[in-house]
Amino acid sequence: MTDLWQNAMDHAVALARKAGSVSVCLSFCLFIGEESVAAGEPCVLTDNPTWIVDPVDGTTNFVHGYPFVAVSIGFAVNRKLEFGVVYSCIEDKMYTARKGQGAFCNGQLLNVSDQKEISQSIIATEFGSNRDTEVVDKIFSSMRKILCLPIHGIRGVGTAATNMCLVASGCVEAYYEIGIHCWDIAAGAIIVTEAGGVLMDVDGGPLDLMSRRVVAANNKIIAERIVKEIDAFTPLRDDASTETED
Ligand SMILES: O=P(O)(O)O[C@H]1[C@H](O)[C@@H](O)[C@H](O)[C@@H](O)[C@@H]1O
Ligand SMILES: [Mg+2]
Repeated sequence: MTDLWQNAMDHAVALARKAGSVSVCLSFCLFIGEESVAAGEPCVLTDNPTWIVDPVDGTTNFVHGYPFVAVSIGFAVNRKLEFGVVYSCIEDKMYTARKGQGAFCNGQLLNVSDQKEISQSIIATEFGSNRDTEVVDKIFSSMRKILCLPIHGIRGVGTAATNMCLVASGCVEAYYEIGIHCWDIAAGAIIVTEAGGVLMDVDGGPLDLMSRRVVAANNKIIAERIVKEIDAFTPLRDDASTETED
């Protein structure tokens, strides 16, 4: 019998290696990756061309055999995303977006939902991995307030990258989370905007890739409505220990 998980892992490894080898060819490129940062490499976004990579987004899912796992590869120049690729391995869905050229899933053009009524919307979010009771209370409080607006429902597939692709596909109106990292959302961010969606911080300001807070939505009306209900908190920034002057 085919080993589904081995296939998924082989895909993830092949994609990550490919990104790595291109990065080596283009030696001026910098690299931010979940594993490299865990190994002590810097996590700093400069104006230099930079790969922002999560080889396995949905690690807990992967460990438990919960079938949503993605490879997430973003590429930024001058701190702006140029392209993003999210491969949802088990679903065999390849999401791609190049700045100014639209977003696609397996070659099909993506468009966000045109829903403007929060009461008719599905919102994606996650419980996250922080088990600090104050943080958990804020997460539950935000979910409770959003659910009781009311909305149609709350969903979450356990990977930020895939949740963002679901916004881009029009399956959910919005996704928000506090506590994610830049490698979880970089590729998904450009996929959402190229599908016609919007990005912002959980306080309604501009998205800051390093702040570990994100709202991705089909439009500003839905995004701003959610923002009003979120009990925001401020995790330690991704670039906290590596901030530079530029
Ligand atoms: O699976 P990873 O790469 O660790 O990222 C997930 C994170 O661990 C979870 O806490 C979040 O809720 C997910 O949205 C991330 O995708
Ligand atoms: Mg991740």
